[in-house]
Amino acid sequence: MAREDLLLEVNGITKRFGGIVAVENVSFKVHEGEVISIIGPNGAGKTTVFNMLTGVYKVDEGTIRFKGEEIQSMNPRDIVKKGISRTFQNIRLFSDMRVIENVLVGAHIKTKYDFFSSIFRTKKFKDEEDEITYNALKVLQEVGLYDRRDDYASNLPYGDQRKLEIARAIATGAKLILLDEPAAGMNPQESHELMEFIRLLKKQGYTVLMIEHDMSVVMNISDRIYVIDHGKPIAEGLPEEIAKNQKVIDVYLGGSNNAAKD
Ligand SMILES: Nc1ncnc2c1ncn2[C@@H]1O[C@H](COP(=O)(O)OP(=O)(O)OP(=O)(O)O)[C@@H](O)[C@H]1O
Repeated sequence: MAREDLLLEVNGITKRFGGIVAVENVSFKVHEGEVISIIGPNGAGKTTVFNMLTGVYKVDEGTIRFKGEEIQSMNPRDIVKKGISRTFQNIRLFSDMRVIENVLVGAHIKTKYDFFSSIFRTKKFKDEEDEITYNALKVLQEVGLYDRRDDYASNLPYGDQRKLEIARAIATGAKLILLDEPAAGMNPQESHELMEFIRLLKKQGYTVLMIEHDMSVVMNISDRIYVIDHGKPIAEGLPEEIAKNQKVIDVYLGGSNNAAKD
């Protein structure tokens, strides 16, 4: 029987690019409040999975259910509105905009006012804008960037820029946050702070699905881990199970996949 707190259920998704099968028959589940990691060597298909979850790529086969509803045919904007938001491998902030403005960009996906209201700045428009600004500031408070709200994004330290990206994802109202290599380019101190930050998100009720190469981050904060290699699922389990799984060790140690880098 399905657990009531099942948030995301991915069933047998496959994606082909011409002759390349980037992802083949991958299935996994995410429950509310979990931190789940997807790992695998370079080119394993992890980002392709994220692109299918967020509607950037259409699945060739399989289903993706979010809160019980099939979303694999929806467009990216509707998927964000349903409650799934993401960050990217390379930070994608508006660097010449202020911190608060970057968060507002995420928050605006929720606006309900029409074109007329925005042109004539009706009361409905102003009320909604006030509410959005209030919520954006609340998100900045949640992630610890409130005091830097008026700084330009480019002036933030690297770790805070990652946080700001996550803040923008949260400001959409999403409860499932997909993080694509959040620790990429971080030094050990920044990675440590990131782990604390992800634990904080979990405490605040967010669910996190993460692609990550930094094994100390993965092993320290994941509730469960899924491993894929050459597009196929090869293992799943608790961090301590994955750490001693022979198939996983072989893929990371022996592969022709540039795995040493990971
Ligand atoms: N748009 C695309 N067109 C053609 N091939 C693609 C496309 N996107 C991904 N691929 C291929 O699909 C495979 C999986 O790529 P993907 O980027 O999902 O791997 P990854 O696990 O995220 O890798 P990394 O850890 O290096 O980011 C690779 O062989 C890649 O070249």
